[in-house]
Order: sequence, then structure tokens, then C-alpha cells
Amino acid sequence: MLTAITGLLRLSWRQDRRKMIVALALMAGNAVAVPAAALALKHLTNAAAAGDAGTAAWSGVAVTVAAIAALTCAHFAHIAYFEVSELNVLSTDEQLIEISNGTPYLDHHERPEHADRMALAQDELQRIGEGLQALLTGGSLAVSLLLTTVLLTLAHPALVVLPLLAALPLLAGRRAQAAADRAREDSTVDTRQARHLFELTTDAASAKELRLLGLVGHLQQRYATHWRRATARIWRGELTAGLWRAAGQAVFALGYVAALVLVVRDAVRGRAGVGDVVLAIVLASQLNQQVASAVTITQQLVRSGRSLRRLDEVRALVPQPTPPPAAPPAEAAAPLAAPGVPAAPLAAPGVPPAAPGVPPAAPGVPPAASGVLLAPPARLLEGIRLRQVTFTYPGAAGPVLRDVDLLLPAGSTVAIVGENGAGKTTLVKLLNRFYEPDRGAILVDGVDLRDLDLAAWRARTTAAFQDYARPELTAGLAVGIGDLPRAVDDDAVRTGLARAHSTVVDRLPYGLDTRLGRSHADGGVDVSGGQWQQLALGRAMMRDAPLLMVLDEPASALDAEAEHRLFERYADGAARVAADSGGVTVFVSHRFSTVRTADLIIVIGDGGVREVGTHDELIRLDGTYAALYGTQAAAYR
Ligand SMILES: Nc1ncnc2c1ncn2[C@@H]1O[C@H](COP(=O)(O)OP(=O)(O)OP(=O)(O)O)[C@@H](O)[C@H]1O
Repeated sequence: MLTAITGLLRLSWRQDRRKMIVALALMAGNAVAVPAAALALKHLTNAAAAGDAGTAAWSGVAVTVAAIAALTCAHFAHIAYFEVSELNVLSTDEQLIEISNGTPYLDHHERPEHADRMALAQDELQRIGEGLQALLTGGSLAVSLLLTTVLLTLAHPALVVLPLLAALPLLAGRRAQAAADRAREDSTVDTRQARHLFELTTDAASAKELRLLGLVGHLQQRYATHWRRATARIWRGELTAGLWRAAGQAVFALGYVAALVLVVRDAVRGRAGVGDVVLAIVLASQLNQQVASAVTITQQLVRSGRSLRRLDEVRALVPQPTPPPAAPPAEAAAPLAAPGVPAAPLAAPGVPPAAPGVPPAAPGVPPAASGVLLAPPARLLEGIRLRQVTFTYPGAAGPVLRDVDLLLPAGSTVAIVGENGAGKTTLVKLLNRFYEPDRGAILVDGVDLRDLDLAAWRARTTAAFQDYARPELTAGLAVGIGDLPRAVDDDAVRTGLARAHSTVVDRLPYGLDTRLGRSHADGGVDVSGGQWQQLALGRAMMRDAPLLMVLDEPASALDAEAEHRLFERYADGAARVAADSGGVTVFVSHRFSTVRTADLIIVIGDGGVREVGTHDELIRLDGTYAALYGTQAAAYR
């Protein structure tokens, strides 16, 4: 709770100091005005009972002023802190975006338990806005409670216990919240699965299969089972919470009745005035309301504190870059370029320069044991080498890839094939440094990938994946952001689309200016999955001289003929890239008509590389590739 208060104060103070001071002053005014109205009422009652019209009139004015001040202060305080609350939401959302993307790795997106934490954080941070209101109202309530306690004690010393009894509903409220939270957390797996099944059964992409296979009823049943299980858990949690809250309130209600009996008895015996009875009734009922609000506010504060903690939880899940090995293994230090290979020019014409302050890597240079990150080479001479690479997904039982040794030669087009789950995508994720190998190294012209400045390396790579982004921008921007500095250069965008063999933009109502998706106020255009994929391919083709281009089944939504045309067309682009920068094109595909065109084919299976060679070599080898190719070719005959 204390961390919630300090966290919220620090966050809000950073957003707008002046508005915070105004809001704090107004809430303090509200805190004093509420018990002051009760005190003035006591004087009004006593004066009226004694027939003192003058004091009664002034007391009446004081009651009115205090009541108006209480209302007005709360109202204007709300205006002052409303904007700060909204800025708090913006700030925490921005922090979540930064945390989520502040790592080169993907683990926190891909592991279901981490994805759950992310979803909880996204959900709960939306409610951080209520935190400041709870904090200010809570502060004001605390001051009011203090003054009320003093006034009650003055009315009758025994009444000092009344505010103490208020602690019980508070404690019960905390227990209640804990029970409700536990139930919610316990139900996240069922909720996630129910949500997935709901999306699956309402998604246009799956509608055909579901109807044909007669799956709707079955999936609906599964959805209902998960949902019922989640709801039953939440309901049990809420019931426990409700019982705790009711018990706390009941104890306080008993104390309230006892307090009134005491004061009335004193008044009957002439030891207190009518005003004291009125004061006790008003203060005790105010106290009741204050306690009820305090319970809600404490819960809101606890929730806000937890929301802020979610940021730390997510931060803790996000993997940080591992430092490169302190000293390279003896082998790595040896230049990998063949003897006689000329030294690479540091900047070829048309090739983006190295990032400022990042020393360029010369071919064959051993990893930077000094810890200085190197720029990728201006052009590849040897290529990208995987040396004894072993990789295990965090939390997985065993490695997906074991001791992989490979050379992806500079300027070549490399196809990766293998059964589902063989590790093809994993291999390209390692090349993009979304994960680090457990053992071994990936060398770019002899330099360990971990010794390259990651931003500079990524600036020289490009990729299209099976699961591509669908940015709801204009069509031009959705493609142009593939090369941010040229994002609004229509010629560059059209070139990217032409390289992707895409005519999708020609069929859009406003061409490159067409807004995509439904998030636009004036209504955007809905495009199909295949059209989104073509835009993603155009985006991947924006960069002119990449050292690595990854195409991981980027054409799964295109027909075999269209994919084949795309790769034929891409072969021209690959030749250009190869000439400009010695870039390597790696593509993953299950379509062998495309695969056979590659300069090098790598067959992945059983956790490693099974076969490597050209189409003709692998057919002659008559192994796995030949068998897979034969099966597919027969199917097309
Ligand atoms: N983030 C992850 N965490 C744990 N295991 C994973 C993760 N991603 C993939 N795997 C597992 O690693 C193995 C290799 O997956 P990968 O996606 O590389 O296969 P693939 O050859 O590309 O398959 P496909 O042809 O179906 O796309 C699979 O068993 C998969 O379940």
C-alpha cells in the first residue's frame, strides 16, 4: 500500500506538479469542511435549543458555507487531477511499450505464461487512472477521519473506539480483495482458452473450416466449459470476498449503535446537550460513510499499486541481452575468409554507413573481447556461418537445434526445408538474434553476431514472416515503414511493392493513400489476409542493400503459382542485393517448386542439419530431400 502511494505520487508529480498542488489543496479543504459542517450543526442545535437566535443564525451560515465548500472543493479538485490521471495512463502505457520492446528478444511474447502476464498488465494498467483519485480521496478521508475522531472524543471519551472499529472493515476489505484476486489469477488459463475459442469461432479466417468439419458445436461446448470453469472460480472468490466485507461492516454497525446509546444516555442524564447528540449522530454516520469509502478506496489503491507492480513483473520477464563471451574460443579468432580474399571496402557505394560511433567490422576480425560493439560489414564477403550452434527455448525440455554447422555463402539464396516443428523458424530467429544460442556462435564474416551493434545489424537485415504485422495506416505507410527514412517516398514504396510482385495497391480505392483497417474515424478499407501479406512482403523489400533477407513462409496465403512468380522475381532482386552488398537471402518454404530454385538447400530434421546442397546434388543423394521432392512432384503430376 505504501509503495502504491509513493509510486502514484511520484508518477503524478512527474506529470504536472502545479495541478497536483491545486488538487491537494482542494482535497485538504474538502477534508476540513466535512467535520466542520457537523461542528457548526452542533452549535446551531444548541443555540436553537437555548433560544439564542443570533448564534443560531451565524451557525446556520457556517453549516451552509462548510457544506458548499465540501462539495465545491471535491468538484474542482476532480477537474485538477483528471488530466493528471489521464497522463498517468499514457505514461504507464508508454512504459509498457518500452519494456515490451526494449529487448532484442521474443521470449516474453512467445511463452504462454509470459503472454498471460503481459495481458494482465495491459488490462490492469488501463485502470491506473483511478489510482490518483483514490489516493487524493483517501488522503482527504484520512484527515476527515482524524478530525472526526477528535470531535467524537470530545463528545464522549468512549467514542474514541468508534474509528478504531473502522479498522476492522478495512482489514476485512483487504482479505476480500485478496480472495477475489486469487480467484481471478486462478482463472486466467481458462479465460485465455475461452477467449481463444471465442475468437476462433467468430473469426472469418476459420469460418469455412469450422463449418465444413462441423466443429462449431464442439468448440462452442469447449468454450462454454472453460468459461463456466473460470466464472465458477471467480464467483467463489467474489462470494468469499462478499462474506469478508459483510462481516467487517457488521462489526462496525454494532459499534455505531453502542456509541449512540452512550451519548443519548448522557443527554438523558443531563451530562450532554442536544447538540452533542446531533454531533454524535452526524459524525458517526459520516464515519460510517467514510469507512465504507475507505474500504473501496483502499481496494482501488491496492489495485493501482498492483498495476504499477505489473510493470516490474513484466520488466523482470523481459530477457536482457547476454554479454558476448569474454574471450573468443581459439578457433573463432582465426580469419574465416579464404586466403586471397580482398579486404572489404568499409562503405560500398549506395550502402548505408555504419551507425555513428560504431566501429565497422572488418572481415575475419575476431569477436570484440574489449566489449566494444562493431558495425556490420558494408558488404558480406564470406557469408554467415553457424558454428556448433545449439539452442533450447527457455523452459523447454531439450534443444531444438543441436551442434549446427552451416555456411550461408555471401550473395546466395538459401532455402530451408524440413517437417513441421523441425526448427526452420527457430533457425531464422537465431539469425535475426531474437534468441541467443546456448552454445556455439553465429559469425557474420567471421565476427560473432553478439559483438555486432544490434541496431546496426538489424538496420542491414529485412524479413517477412508467416505472422506479419497489420499496421492500420495508409497502404503507402504500411509498406514504407519497411525503411523508415523513406517511409513517405512514394517511388521507394512502389519499388518495394514491385519487388514483391504485388499489385495490391492498384486495386485499393485511393491507391497508396487508402487507409487500412477499421481503427480510422472516417472508416478504412478492410483488406484480405493475402492482401495484408502482400503489403508485408512489399515492406520487407523496401531496404536496398540488406546483408540478410529472411522470408519465412511469407507467401503462405498466395497460391503456388503466385509464390513461384514471387521468388522468380525475387531472384532478380537477390542478384541485385548480392551484387550490391553480398547479402544472403534465406527463405523457408514447403513448396519445392520454389525451393529447387535456391543456390543452396538445407534440410533440417532431428534437431540438426540432415542434408545440404543444390537441388541436383540432393536429388542425386537420394535422401530426405529427394523423397520429399518426389512426393510433392508426384502430387502435382
Ligand atoms: N517460443 C517457443 N517456446 C518453446 N518452444 C517453441 C517456441 N517456438 C517454437 N517452439 C518449438 O520448437 C520446435 C521448432 O519450432 P519451429 O517453429 O522452429 O519449427 P518449424 O520447422 O518452423 O515448423 P513449421 O514448419 O511448422 O513452421 C517446435 O517443436 C516448437 O513447438
